[in-house]
Amino acid sequence: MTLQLTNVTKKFGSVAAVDQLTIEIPEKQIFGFLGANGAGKTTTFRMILGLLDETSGDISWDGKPIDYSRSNYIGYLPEERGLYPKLKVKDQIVYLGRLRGMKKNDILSELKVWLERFKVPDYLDKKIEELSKGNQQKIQFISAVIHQPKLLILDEPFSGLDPVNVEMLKQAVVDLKNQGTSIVFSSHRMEHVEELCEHLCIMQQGKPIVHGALKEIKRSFGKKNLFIHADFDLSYIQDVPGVIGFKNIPEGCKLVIENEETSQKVFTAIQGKGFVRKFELEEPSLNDIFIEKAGESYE
Ligand SMILES: Nc1ncnc2c1ncn2[C@@H]1O[C@H](COP(=O)(O)OP(=O)(O)OP(=O)(O)O)[C@@H](O)[C@H]1O
Repeated sequence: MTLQLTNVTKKFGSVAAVDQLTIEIPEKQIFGFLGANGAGKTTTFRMILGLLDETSGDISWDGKPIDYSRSNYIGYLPEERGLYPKLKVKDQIVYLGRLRGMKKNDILSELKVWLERFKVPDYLDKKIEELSKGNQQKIQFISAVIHQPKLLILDEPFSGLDPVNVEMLKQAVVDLKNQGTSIVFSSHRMEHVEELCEHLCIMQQGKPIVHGALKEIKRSFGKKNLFIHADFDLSYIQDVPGVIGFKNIPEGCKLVIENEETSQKVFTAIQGKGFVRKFELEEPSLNDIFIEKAGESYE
């Protein structure tokens, strides 16, 4: 059940918020949407959810248009958090679960499992407004997943959370994936996407500038980073053919090299010159790839 967007464009007046976006979101995986403010992530989500009509293009799931009358198969965590402050947690979640066709008892037992898991088991009777921002976000997350959706769309799920809660939510996302949910999430943070996603899309001004499987994107990029920690001056390595970037760091240097073979040449060049503490070849980071493709730093 692949989610397919084909040449999807959304214009607000003359501005294309999303411009000819063609992506495939494979099932039972985590797909990451990256991009700066205003890149078009939320607009894309709203079109997938049927909250906005695309100006042109086509969105399908499992080869067919999405049937929004069967709202129980999609879950959505919006960027603007939207819980009712005066409602108790259980009333809020029961209300939303009922809208998705669940029975009250099933909702409550599922909710208890989630509250336990998120280490807030005594929140059932608390009003939303009594909770911290991070804990409200946990409740909002529960409201998006209580009905075990097949497709889960999370807009900035980790923003505003402390590191412990980020890890808790990440683990919940991974578990949902393992249980068979297809998950799409947006983030400003490259490292979240790098850690969680098999596939991703980096948007810039409505256009996808990098798109595909993370492993493949990194592999096909070619260039690698090489870190060397040594007790002697390494600046002469800049002249080794295939070295295209050189930066001194306190312990040694960081190189950008054209390909893996270059690391062999660098290795030969430093042999016998002194004590080497570290020689490490690394895949490029998503940020490296973004800088190259977009011509500017993202983070
Ligand atoms: N309802 C609207 N009317 C007019 N312009 C809009 C509307 N919604 C979004 N836009 C514009 O479309 C562009 C994309 O916005 P969008 O909210 O999709 O970006 P985003 O990637 O989600 O950004 P952020 O990370 O800040 O949430 C922006 O230039 C925004 O100003």
